[in-house]
Amino acid sequence: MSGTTLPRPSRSSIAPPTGPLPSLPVAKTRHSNMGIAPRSSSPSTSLLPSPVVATRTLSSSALPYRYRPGSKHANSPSVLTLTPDDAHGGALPPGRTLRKTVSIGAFPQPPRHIGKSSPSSPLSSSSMPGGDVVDRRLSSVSKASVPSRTNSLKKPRTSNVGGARGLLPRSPLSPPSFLNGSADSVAVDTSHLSLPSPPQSRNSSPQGSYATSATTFEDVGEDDARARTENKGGSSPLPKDGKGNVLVSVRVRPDVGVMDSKQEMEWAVDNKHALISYKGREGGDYTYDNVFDTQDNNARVYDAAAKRLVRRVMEGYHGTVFAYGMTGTGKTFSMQGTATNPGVIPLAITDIFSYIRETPHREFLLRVSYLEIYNEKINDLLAGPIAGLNGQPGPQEEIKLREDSKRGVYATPLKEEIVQSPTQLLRVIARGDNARRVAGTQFNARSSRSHAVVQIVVESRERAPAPTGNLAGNKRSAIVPGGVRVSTLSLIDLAGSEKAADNKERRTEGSHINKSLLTLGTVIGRLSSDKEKAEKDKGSKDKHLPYRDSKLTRLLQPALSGNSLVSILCTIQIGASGSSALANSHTGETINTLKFASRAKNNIVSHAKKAEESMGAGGDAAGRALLDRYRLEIQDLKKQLEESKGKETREEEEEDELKRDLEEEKTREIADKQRHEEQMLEMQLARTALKERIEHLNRLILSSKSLGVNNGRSFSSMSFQRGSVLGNHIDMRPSSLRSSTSHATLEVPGQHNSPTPVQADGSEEDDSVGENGDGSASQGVQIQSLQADLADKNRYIATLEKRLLHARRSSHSRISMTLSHKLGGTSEDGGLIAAIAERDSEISNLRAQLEDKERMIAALTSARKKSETAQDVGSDGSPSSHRTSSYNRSETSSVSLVVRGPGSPTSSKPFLPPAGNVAGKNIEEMTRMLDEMIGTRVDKARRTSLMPVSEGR
Ligand SMILES: Nc1ncnc2c1ncn2[C@@H]1O[C@H](COP(=O)(O)OP(=O)(O)OP(=O)(O)O)[C@@H](O)[C@H]1O
Repeated sequence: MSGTTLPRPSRSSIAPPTGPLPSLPVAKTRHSNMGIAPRSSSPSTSLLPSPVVATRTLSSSALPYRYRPGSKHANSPSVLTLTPDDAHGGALPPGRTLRKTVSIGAFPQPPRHIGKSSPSSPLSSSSMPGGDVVDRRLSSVSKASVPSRTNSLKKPRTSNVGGARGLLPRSPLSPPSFLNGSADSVAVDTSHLSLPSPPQSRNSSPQGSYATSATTFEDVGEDDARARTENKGGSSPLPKDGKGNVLVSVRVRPDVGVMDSKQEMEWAVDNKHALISYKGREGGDYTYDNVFDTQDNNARVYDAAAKRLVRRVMEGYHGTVFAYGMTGTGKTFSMQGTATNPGVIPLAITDIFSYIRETPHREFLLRVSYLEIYNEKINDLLAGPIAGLNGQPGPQEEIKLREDSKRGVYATPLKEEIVQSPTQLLRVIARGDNARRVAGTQFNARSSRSHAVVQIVVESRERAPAPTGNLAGNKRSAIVPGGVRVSTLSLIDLAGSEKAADNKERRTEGSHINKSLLTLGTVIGRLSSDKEKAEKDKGSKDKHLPYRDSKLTRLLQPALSGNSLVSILCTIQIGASGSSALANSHTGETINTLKFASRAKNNIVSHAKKAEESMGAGGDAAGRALLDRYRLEIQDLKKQLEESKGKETREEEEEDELKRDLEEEKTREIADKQRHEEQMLEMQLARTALKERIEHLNRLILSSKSLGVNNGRSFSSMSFQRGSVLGNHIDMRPSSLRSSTSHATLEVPGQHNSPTPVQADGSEEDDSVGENGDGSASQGVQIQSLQADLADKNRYIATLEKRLLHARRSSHSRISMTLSHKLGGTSEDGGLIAAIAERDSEISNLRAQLEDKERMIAALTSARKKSETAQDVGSDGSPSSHRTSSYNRSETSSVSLVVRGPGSPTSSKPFLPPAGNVAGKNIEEMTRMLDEMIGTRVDKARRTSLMPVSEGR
């Protein structure tokens, strides 16, 4: 219990808590206190099955962090730690409830017994089994007949080491109550009233209604409705006027010392009947909604005095709990508690989160603020130190109290923290506690020098169904159904009234404290007269309530003026550790406190209503409702997210499309390139073929020319020489053909016919004539050369045919490819087709030429045969006869020699030798015609073949 630091949680503080909750640290420590002894059984308790309450004890392992040493109650030995063994020798009597050891963290479990009829707290319901209504304002007579735990105060002191001293039983002769002294009493069996609410009731409200004398309860909650249902046939658990919005309780602090017998005789505390009696001067009976004796722990105090109110706050009411009393009487102890005995604040926090868990159909937002009123100045306990000059903490911004119709009176600017878990909330409050002013006084080593106000704002709204479809739709649809309900729970630990202190600072503080408490008393006192006045003089505005005389009353104005459910816990101390002076002083203060409590009980009228649900984003309350703002913001952000997602998707799609386009273009480019390359190759092939053909045709042209050139010379020389030398020798050898053949043969690759050297001086004639000396050899040579020429042309034709085939194939593939890409042909394709057609016609021409040549060869062969025959005849007769017969034969044979050709119109005419040198002329004519024919065809072929080449270029 003496740790000095809070161990850091291993996880982020933002994360929801998973472990047990930390205990609420208390900012003050009192060393002077003695522990409260376990309640020992007494004859009265054995007769009356009053509850044995074992105070919750926490194993240190269950605590997330050690209780702070600085805490006010950290080392308090006065914690009541009754165990079943202590109380009953190890066995719990039947019907008694044991409060188990429990940590705060164990509290927020969903209730399992909601709706079950658990035993009502005596303080929470005036209903009795059987429907009896209890009027707690018991007369002294009736009280005498009621077994009371008052008797327990007379228990032997030996069992009360350092604890509460037994109080004197209330005298049956004691005067009537200060407030309700003459109240009628109903003798009832109140034994069940002493049952505390069972542990499982921690998360539900086991309480029925409670009644005070001057309150109206305007909205009956679930518990009340349930209580009514359960009491059908009996009297209503609620008074007809529905009282119960203001609850006043008195708690008696155990005395540290031993009470003297006089004190014991003077005071009687009857917690069962919520009665405190004083038999001294100014004595009387004081009856309240709850009276807690020295043995009641914080849980019991909370259950009876605050639990229901907290639940109502969660349902939408404003609620205020405040502790009032003399210094050192246990206000802070009751509000904050200790690690093992958590007070109203931590227990309320636990219940708040339990309620949220129990209510799945609503969503909640909690924010908390923590302020203190110190010397009439408001400090924000959550703001943290403000950095000032030289590293010193600077002054805080002045916090003022403002008022508006919706929020009532509120402090501003005040830091509010949104909390999501009990741990977080407890930590925030612990932080505020640390900042609170505490100092040692005569009566309290760690006395609170300020009034401290924890405000928990609860925003709640019906949970919207899961959004379907259009998020971008109407904003209102995001927050339907219903609006946001905002309610506030104020938990106030007042500073204690005190006598003048020695220390000046304490005196100043004390005077502020006393002044504000006095104002509070005055306001509450006047509430009564105000009420009476209002009743007498309805509508009168002449009522002055000095709320503004102190910050405390100003802040409490909404609660005191009836807008809030109120629970006031007044703490008193009866004993004074044997000091009669102190005891006298205490008695005076105690009586003052009791009077204050009575006045409060009697005068405060609450007509608290459930906060209205604010709709929409407009208006003050809605402006305040963070739940709405956050929900709208969430919707906006979701919308933005969706939009950005849509945008992203669109961009991605566009990008994909672009990529696809690029890829397609790339593929197209590759295909185009391939096609182009193929075309180039084809063109190259075609060009090569055409070039070869041109070369070949050029060779042919050269041959024809050379034939033409040689023709005149050779033929003339040949014929004239032959004519002159041989006379009647018919030399039909076309020397041009021979020489042409020779040239052609030389130029055609692979042609290895023996070349005949051409001599410029015509000496070739010798060779040609010289074979046989009669021209027959020349004819043979002619035939040979023609045959060679023929073979040459045949080869050329074969080559052409091959190339043509290849060109056709490639052009077919190209045409089909072109057609697949484009409909309709191009001029280039047309040109190719035309070229093919031309080549075809060229081939057929060449074939025709070949046929002509074959015919010519046949004619020449027959001519040679005839000349041989003529020679045979000539050897027997005259040369003339030989020539004549030869002529005749040759004439006969020459009839079949028909030369056809486009360039020779006379080609169809019979080839007749002219008169005179017939044979020579005949050959000459034939050769000329042949030359013409070949020349014409070659020209034509060259023209047609050159065209695509030149076009291609
Ligand atoms: N019911 C109780 N049981 C045990 N100890 C108690 C009880 N009430 C008070 N005490 C002890 O009495 C001491 C003073 O109590 P506390 O500080 O709560 O008084 P206070 O009313 O807040 O005083 P102040 O007005 O000066 O702040 C503390 O040490 C606390 O532990």
